Amino acid sequence: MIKEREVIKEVKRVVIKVGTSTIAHTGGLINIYRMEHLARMISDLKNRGYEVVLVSSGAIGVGAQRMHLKERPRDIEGKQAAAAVGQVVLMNMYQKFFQEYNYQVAQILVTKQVETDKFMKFNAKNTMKELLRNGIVPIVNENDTISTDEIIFGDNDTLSAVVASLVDADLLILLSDIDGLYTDDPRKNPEAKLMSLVEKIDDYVESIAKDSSTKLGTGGMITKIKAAKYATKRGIHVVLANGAGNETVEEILMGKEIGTLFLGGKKK
Ligand SMILES: Nc1ncnc2c1ncn2[C@@H]1O[C@H](COP(=O)(O)OP(=O)(O)O)[C@@H](O)[C@H]1O
Ligand SMILES: N[C@@H](CCC(=O)OP(=O)(O)O)C(=O)O
Repeated sequence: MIKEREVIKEVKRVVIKVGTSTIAHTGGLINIYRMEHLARMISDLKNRGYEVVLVSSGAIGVGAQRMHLKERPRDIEGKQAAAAVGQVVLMNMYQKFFQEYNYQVAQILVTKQVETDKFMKFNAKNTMKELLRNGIVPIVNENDTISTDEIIFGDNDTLSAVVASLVDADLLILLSDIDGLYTDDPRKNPEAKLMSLVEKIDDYVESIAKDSSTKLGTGGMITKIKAAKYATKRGIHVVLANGAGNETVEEILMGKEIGTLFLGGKKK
């Protein structure tokens, strides 16, 4: 094991963020195998003593499919309506899968105000910690129906970093459709190389992070780097990895060199 990964062995509280592309197929239908596996894997992590918060995207993509829309809506009302439909579908599936392993889920929908408004921050933090104390799995998403203008995160990467900070997580795992941070978007540049460790998010790291080149994702690598910067500044380690592998999270927690590790600074 490379020495930088040893910090992962101390981890107790983990926030796992799954992108739309991890839990849904291209057209927006749920990827049942992935979602079922996610529930099974998180349930086993809980049995092993980890505390886990799941941040799940997918409401808009899944909702758009349920509404028989030809593509993911671009206008605000369209996204909001699709999210309202899709969120129910997601939670219904999560509830079903977690129940198989005797775990109860809770839905937490937030806006950017959990970061900026001290009362909302206080309430969100207390609720999530109380749920964790009770062995429940909080599943967080943005409240897309009411989130516009200055109260919107707009992407769940940033939201997951804020959630990780609210619950004092030790580690944030961002599961995406790519193996980690590359020196350039590997979908466009076949020469791009995977970076296994980022000790500091500097101008170079920010310059190689590009937008999403898939139809499902929001923000691409740009928002993941922003999220990693937010979390690492607060002493939270971040691992970005591919959500398609079955043992990915377990291997990350064992300290294996999977994906990209962004080392957290000193806890504040
Ligand atoms: N430097 C980079 N390294 C890896 N992926 C990159 C990079 N720059 C841009 N990307 C793109 O970011 C995408 C992941 O972001 P996104 O589509 O928003 O996924 P998610 O739905 O998991 O949030 C990758 O599929 C890739 O095309
Ligand atoms: N709140 C939105 C998530 C937006 C988002 O960040 O999506 P993704 O890039 O797939 O993580 C939804 O549930 O569709």
